[in-house]
Amino acid sequence: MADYVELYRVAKTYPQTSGDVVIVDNFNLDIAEGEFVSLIGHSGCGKSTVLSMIAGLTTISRGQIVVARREIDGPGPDRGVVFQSPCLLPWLTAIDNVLLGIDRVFPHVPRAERRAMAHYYLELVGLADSAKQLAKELSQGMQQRVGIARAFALAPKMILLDEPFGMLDSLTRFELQEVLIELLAQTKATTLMVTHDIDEALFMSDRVVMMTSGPAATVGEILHVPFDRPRHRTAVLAHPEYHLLRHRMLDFLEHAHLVPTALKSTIAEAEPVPAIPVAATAVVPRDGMRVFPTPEVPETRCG
Ligand SMILES: Nc1ncnc2c1ncn2[C@@H]1O[C@H](COP(=O)(O)OP(=O)(O)OP(=O)(O)O)[C@@H](O)[C@H]1O
Repeated sequence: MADYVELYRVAKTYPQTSGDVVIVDNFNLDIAEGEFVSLIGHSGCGKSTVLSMIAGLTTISRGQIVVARREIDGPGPDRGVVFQSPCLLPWLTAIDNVLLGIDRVFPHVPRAERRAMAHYYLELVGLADSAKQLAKELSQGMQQRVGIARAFALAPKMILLDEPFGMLDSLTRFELQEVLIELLAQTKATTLMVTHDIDEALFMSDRVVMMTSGPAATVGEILHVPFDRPRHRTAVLAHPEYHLLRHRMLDFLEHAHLVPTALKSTIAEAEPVPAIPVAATAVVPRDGMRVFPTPEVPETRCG
């Protein structure tokens, strides 16, 4: 399958009084169309920074990020983002929170149709009966369902998930993982998820990208997850390779901080990555895909 996202020697530095701090460096990664990739690594290594750069919410310092054959120059409705905290407007209902994005991206669609779209996505995440409840009255899990509905309602080709279930209890987390898998099976959206949870990464992903620890964090190792889809939790847990993969990830994370900077550049230099050819003209949309103008989104993040 064709690559949907390409990161070529991406770096992020932040200026400090003592000089630039290199957070991420020489970060190379391709994500195929429809693929689910998880990003895992120690706290503070730069996972959210990578996700935020692909979302276009954080500028890159060096390198190139290409999405759907076009170099990105900011956020857009083609990339939906779900943060750990959904940041809903508490005084609005669930449906009005979902409508906020829909109204902005599809202003030409009749109001009744926009409402029907919002309701449809709330139904998909299991909140049809709570559509008219105020966001502040919803549980944390329900709020996150609204956040997921809000992201999918814009029909993005890519979903970026930044620890989407990090604030939830295990049962709600399992439920929402299933909801997400179902939505992705329907929409075929390409997905990048930042997580700290090894089991979540193995259950949901096609590949797991393990990052080295910072500063100058990069891709350390990539694990291919061989389980068939649709996946069932019990079958995945019973798979003969499950514990081997889990052990491999634990082993990597245990030693991630030991990867010295000199070795990191060796990892990055070992396989030279060819520069990404970017489409010179506008990309022709895939069959049936509607093209909408990119709305302006402020450079901010929450969660
Ligand atoms: N605006 C900023 N200015 C300076 N440093 C920043 C800024 N944003 C993030 N950082 C630093 O970049 C590093 C990586 O942060 P990031 O949030 O990407 O890590 P992470 O791996 O997602 O962490 P966690 O797993 O704890 O969420 C951290 O050391 C953080 O302090």
